[in-house]
Amino acid sequence: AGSTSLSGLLPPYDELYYRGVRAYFTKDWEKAAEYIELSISTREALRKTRRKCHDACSTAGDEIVSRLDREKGTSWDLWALDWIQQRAECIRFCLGRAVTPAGQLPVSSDIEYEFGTRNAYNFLQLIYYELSKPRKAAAAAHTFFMANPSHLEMRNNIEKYRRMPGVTEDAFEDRERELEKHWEVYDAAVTAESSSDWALAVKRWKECVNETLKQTDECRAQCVVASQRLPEETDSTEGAYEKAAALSLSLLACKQACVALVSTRPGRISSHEDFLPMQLEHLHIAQYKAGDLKGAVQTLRSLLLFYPKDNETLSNLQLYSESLEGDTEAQATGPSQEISNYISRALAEKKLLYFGVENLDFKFFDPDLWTPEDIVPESLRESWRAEREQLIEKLKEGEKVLEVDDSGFYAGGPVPLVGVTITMDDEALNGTNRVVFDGVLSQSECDTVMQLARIAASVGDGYKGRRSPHTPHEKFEGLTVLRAFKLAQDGMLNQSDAKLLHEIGERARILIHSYFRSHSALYFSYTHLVCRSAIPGHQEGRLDLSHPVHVDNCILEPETRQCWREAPAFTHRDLSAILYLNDDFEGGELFFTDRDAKTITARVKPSCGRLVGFTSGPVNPHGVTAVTAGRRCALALWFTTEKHHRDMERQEAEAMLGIDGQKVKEEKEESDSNPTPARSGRSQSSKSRSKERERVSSGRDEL
Ligand SMILES: O=C(O)CCC(=O)C(=O)O
Ligand SMILES: [Fe+3]
Repeated sequence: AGSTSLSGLLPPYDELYYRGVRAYFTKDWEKAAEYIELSISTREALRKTRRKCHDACSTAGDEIVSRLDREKGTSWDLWALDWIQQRAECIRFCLGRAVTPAGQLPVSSDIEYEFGTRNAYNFLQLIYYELSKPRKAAAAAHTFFMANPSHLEMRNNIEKYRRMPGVTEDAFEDRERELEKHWEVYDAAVTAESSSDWALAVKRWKECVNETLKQTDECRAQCVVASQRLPEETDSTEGAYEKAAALSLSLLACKQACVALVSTRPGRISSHEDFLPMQLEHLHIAQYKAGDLKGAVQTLRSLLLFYPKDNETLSNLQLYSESLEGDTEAQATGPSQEISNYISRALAEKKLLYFGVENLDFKFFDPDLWTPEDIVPESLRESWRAEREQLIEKLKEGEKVLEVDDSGFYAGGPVPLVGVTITMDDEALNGTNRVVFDGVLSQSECDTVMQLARIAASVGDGYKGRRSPHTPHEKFEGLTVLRAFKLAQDGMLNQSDAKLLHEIGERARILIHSYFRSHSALYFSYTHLVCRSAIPGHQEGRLDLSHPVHVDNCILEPETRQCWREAPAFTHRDLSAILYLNDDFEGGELFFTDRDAKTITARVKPSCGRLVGFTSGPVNPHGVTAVTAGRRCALALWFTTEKHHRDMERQEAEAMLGIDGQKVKEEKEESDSNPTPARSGRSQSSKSRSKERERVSSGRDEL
């Protein structure tokens, strides 16, 4: 109700959202509540409509298929096209009655970010507080907190709402619960298990499996009805069949991606790997402990569909079967029908997708670890194997010239982010443990961060107007995440822009962690946004570098080819990454050299969204050529595997805004105080914050 426009059709929900946010900043609380609620309900209505149309059209055109069965040998290609047309017509008719054309368009990724992090509810809790509707404020605060559990300010707000008259425990409902129910059940299952209540654990794990399957279907249905983005490389010279294949592959890839989406908790970036088989693992143990051997056998048989040769599963099956002595019927229990349908569907989809990867240049990131080898075409496996062998060869070769990287990392792991491609690998970069990715940032993200750097520099930062520590011909400005957040708190920067600076660092960490196959956790050691600008009039006949050749974690002695792991080098840095933001300057190329610090082995030209990664040790000496015109900005990141060397400043920044960073922080003790909520003060510093607890705050300033 209330989510339709005058025509009775769903309007675009991003427009409604931004209208609400604008009203919020003019303190028009009534309007702000109305529009933000409207955008939430419209988005939900759109999702439901898509689901409904998916279901309504799931058999459209099927009579053609059955006719095809009867009339063999006819032009079945026409029948196939007819079938597609029937579905298309059904969906168009179904959607067209419910959604305006603009409402069907894919909305920007910005708005999806807002909803993904549940930021709408952060606005709402404050709005309802201002409107003296504490029960609604409590629900909004709780909903936000579920996806942002380390948001300390929201936790305080919740405590304050709890003490308000009229607010009872049932006010704290998770308004987005419907699509995340499997997490609730999951947590309940884990709890039952940890208190050894096996009967309950069985019940909960079964619910969890069913709920996960249900949410997966829900997610997949959206793929069929929402418009698919064509893979970017699809070029106009391709024929009709190739285009159709590209489209059908992206539809399948969208469905497969649901595995990762459903196994990612709200507010998180990484998914639980092997989510379904992992649940079955828990389930059979609970069944066994609860004495349901027949159930345990069935679960193991389901599990074997994922991992048919898993020794542990096979020996458990043996054990359970023996315990069921004589009960041949129970021993012969097959896998659950749902799981077996799930597996055959997944296998069929993966087969098509891998065919596309092998023959049609399609890019597909398989979300599953269990995918059997024989689904992957021999030629692909062959090229993976060759890569591995090459790597081993290289390592051996490297040994000869003493260029072996003993860092424990080795390049070539998967690239876990959609849209990111490897532009240069070890071979192209002529070295060991080096990589260049493209597509890490969109142009608008680069623009936002460039703008952030400009404003930060103009309001005066530690580096303002400073000459570069590396050359007198350039200016050098640096900005850390914490400083950006503080500037945002003081109203100098947009908070969402400062958050973006934080978020893209996390993106880089995920890529680097995965690609360099780090077996331990990877922590931020230091991150800053650095701009180097040519000082006009000081460029004539320059022979120096913007950044002299160096190694990041040791002191290079080119004469002896030694690298000393000692201060002032940052010896605990393990992996280095630089995420570039622009290319409108002259010079400023990153280059790698041999240990002599002279022989250039590879060059990288910065551009928006390009990420260079390499191990920080002696195999990777590098420098930057002079920036002779314009301004070159990049986010420089260093990572460490040693937890105690992690960047505490970044954590302070995260705590300050309640951003969910890496799960290493210890929650701070909080002191209680009198609950008299008011709108968030703008200039709270993180230190005064712990004393200033009496306010209900949004932790945000602007969109
Ligand atoms: O900005 C770059 O491309 C490299 C910077 C660098 O190597 C460093 O800061 O250690
Ligand atoms: Fe460096």
